[in-house]
Amino acid sequence: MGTEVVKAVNAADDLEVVAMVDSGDWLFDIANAGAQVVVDFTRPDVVMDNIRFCIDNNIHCVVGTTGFDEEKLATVAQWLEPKPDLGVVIAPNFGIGAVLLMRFAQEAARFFPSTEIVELHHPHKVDAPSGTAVRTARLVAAARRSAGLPPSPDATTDSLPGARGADVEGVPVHAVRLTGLVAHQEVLMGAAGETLTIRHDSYDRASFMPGVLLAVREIGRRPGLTVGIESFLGL
Ligand SMILES: NC(=O)C1=CN([C@@H]2O[C@H](COP(=O)(O)OP(=O)(O)OC[C@H]3O[C@@H](n4cnc5c(N)ncnc54)[C@H](OP(=O)(O)O)[C@@H]3O)[C@@H](O)[C@H]2O)C=CC1
Ligand SMILES: O=C(O)C1=N[C@H](C(=O)O)C[C@H](O)C1
Repeated sequence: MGTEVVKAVNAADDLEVVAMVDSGDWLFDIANAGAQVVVDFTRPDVVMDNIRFCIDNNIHCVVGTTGFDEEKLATVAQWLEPKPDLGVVIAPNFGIGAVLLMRFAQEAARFFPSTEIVELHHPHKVDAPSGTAVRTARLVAAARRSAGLPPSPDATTDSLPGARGADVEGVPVHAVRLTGLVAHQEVLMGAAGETLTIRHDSYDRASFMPGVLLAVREIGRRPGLTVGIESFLGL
């Protein structure tokens, strides 16, 4: 993703790459280069340190790295409190289609007693389930709660552990890792006699770039913590 972001920024007339940092590199290279915005696609176990560094050095952050729970998000929001002009956006998916999939799933959830999520990715993915699947499940679960839906009626028992997927706030999430895939997700919803399937496919990492560039351009005007790029898209 880092390579793809550098390509996209280099191709944009109004943006400039001033530093590139990989594991083992010195983070101060970013501050010394005068970076205004850092884009982080690294690893869940290092991203918090990177964000802390950027906030301490007054650099806005666009974060695509996954692995954020409510506690980590609250920590970032707290770090930002003494810096009222600084912005951090943390988005589990910068693909416009994936953002829309999440919104459509959230809208549809209250009409269906059953929802399950299947995410499918390339075999080198470091985390499972994907950040997008976890966020989708949480949005669906929240929509179900606000609509007063009871827990889904589907069997949760499995004869082999894991067969029914991971339980994210009552929504089963299944992760497929397969050579040939990039990033894909299906949300399956069921009611008596009908199903609705919402699917998104990223066939190329270029799919994430319009969202990343939008966030880079926008973050200077969005102080505080923003989760997801929905608001940048006017959703
Ligand atoms: N939000 C979105 O739209 C998307 C999010 N992602 C997420 O982005 C993350 C990265 O994905 P991907 O690019 O495929 O993963 P890769 O493993 O291909 O790349 C991660 C890179 O981060 C580097 N890195 C590791 N630690 C540090 C550090 N401390 N400082 C700087 N660089 C570091 C790694 O270097 P080295 O190899 O030397 O360790 C590697 O080059 C994942 O969490 C993934 O889920 C991915 C696609 C889209
Ligand atoms: O690692 C990936 O590839 C991706 N990660 C993000 C996630 O975990 O949701 C976004 C997209 O699915 C690609």
